[in-house]
Amino acid sequence: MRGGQSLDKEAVSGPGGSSAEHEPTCLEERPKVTGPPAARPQLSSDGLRHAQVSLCQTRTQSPVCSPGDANWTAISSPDPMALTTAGTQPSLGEVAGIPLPATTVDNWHQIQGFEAQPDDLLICTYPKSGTTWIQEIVDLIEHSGDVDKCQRAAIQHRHPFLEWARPPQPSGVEKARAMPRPRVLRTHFPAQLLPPSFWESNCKFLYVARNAKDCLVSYYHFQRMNRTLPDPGTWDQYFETFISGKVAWGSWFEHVRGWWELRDNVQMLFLFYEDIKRDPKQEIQKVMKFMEKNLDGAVLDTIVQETTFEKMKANPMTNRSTAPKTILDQSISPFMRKGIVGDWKNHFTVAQNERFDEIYRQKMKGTSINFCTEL
Ligand SMILES: Nc1ncnc2c1ncn2[C@@H]1O[C@H](COP(=O)(O)OS(=O)(=O)O)[C@@H](OP(=O)(O)O)[C@H]1O
Repeated sequence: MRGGQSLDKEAVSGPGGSSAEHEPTCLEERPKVTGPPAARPQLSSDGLRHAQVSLCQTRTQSPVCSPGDANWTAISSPDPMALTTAGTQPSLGEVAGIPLPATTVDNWHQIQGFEAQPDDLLICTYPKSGTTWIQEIVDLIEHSGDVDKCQRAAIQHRHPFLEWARPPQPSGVEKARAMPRPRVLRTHFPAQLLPPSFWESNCKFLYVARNAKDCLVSYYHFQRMNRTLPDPGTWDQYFETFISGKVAWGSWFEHVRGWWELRDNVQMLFLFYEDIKRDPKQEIQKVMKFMEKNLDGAVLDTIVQETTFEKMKANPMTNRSTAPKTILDQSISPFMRKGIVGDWKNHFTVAQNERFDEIYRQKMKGTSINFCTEL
């Protein structure tokens, strides 16, 4: 608890209530070319003609930089450690108004030109929503519960991260291209920034959403320990940064709304972190069905057991302990931090909670999505 009165279970109820019912929204008829009709017009097929791509510094640096500036050179450095070893703050760039890691912006042409294949499965999440968790679940399903096969590599290397670009390492796009099909890929992009080939190829999307308050808390601690993202500042400062959407991958509200509103127009399974926490077996069964995998009850039980928070926290292939300290400093905050629903109550003041609820009501007005913020 910081900066004021803490919140207890009785005193506060979060926006939305139970996640048990997720009412469908009224959607227009499915268009011939599958894709996000509301989102696509913003970007052309090369993703750039209408998109404004720019780099800007955050926090400790001067407010703006451009490809010609010294900071741009630093961002494009072939040494991925250069940013931290030089003591320079990592920066965010921007595409179509969405803040993104500068290295992603730098690689925008390659990312937008990515050729999705019809049998690709794309895991889509806002940061800190359970990406690693669903990746492990998907990997175990794909490998029919074979735990040893899922030890083949650290989780961040098993499913290429589309927007990853840290030369001289291969980019996410290059890793995906080199991967045998069918591929499982992942992204944090909001729907409108996805390479167009995903819509054109009618790929499968597995979206996991987590309630905004716990996302904020998790993201705050992640930015404290992740040396590739800007320093979050104090809790109070970060609270403002998050609600104004000035974090990498942009506004939680727009991200979740954008993907939610598409869910009936494309092949999408939309899951909630809180539902997986409450009834992992049921949610894993949904993923199995979506992946068209028919596994028996014993395998399903194995997958449930192998993907508990405790198991994944102890597993070096899922707990990010293989990432160098210069990237993720887990002595500041572990990657597998708490893995619970409702930790926001240990962070939000009463005033922050009231303000957040009001902002939530405004920004999520008209959407049918329901989140649960405590179990
Ligand atoms: N198995 C399992 N059960 C419950 N919770 C889990 C699990 N695995 C990861 N987590 C929690 O998910 C949070 C990290 O989210 P992401 O994996 O999306 O992070 S990232 O965006 O890929 O960096 C982070 O949440 P917090 O603990 O609240 O910070 C992780 O602890």
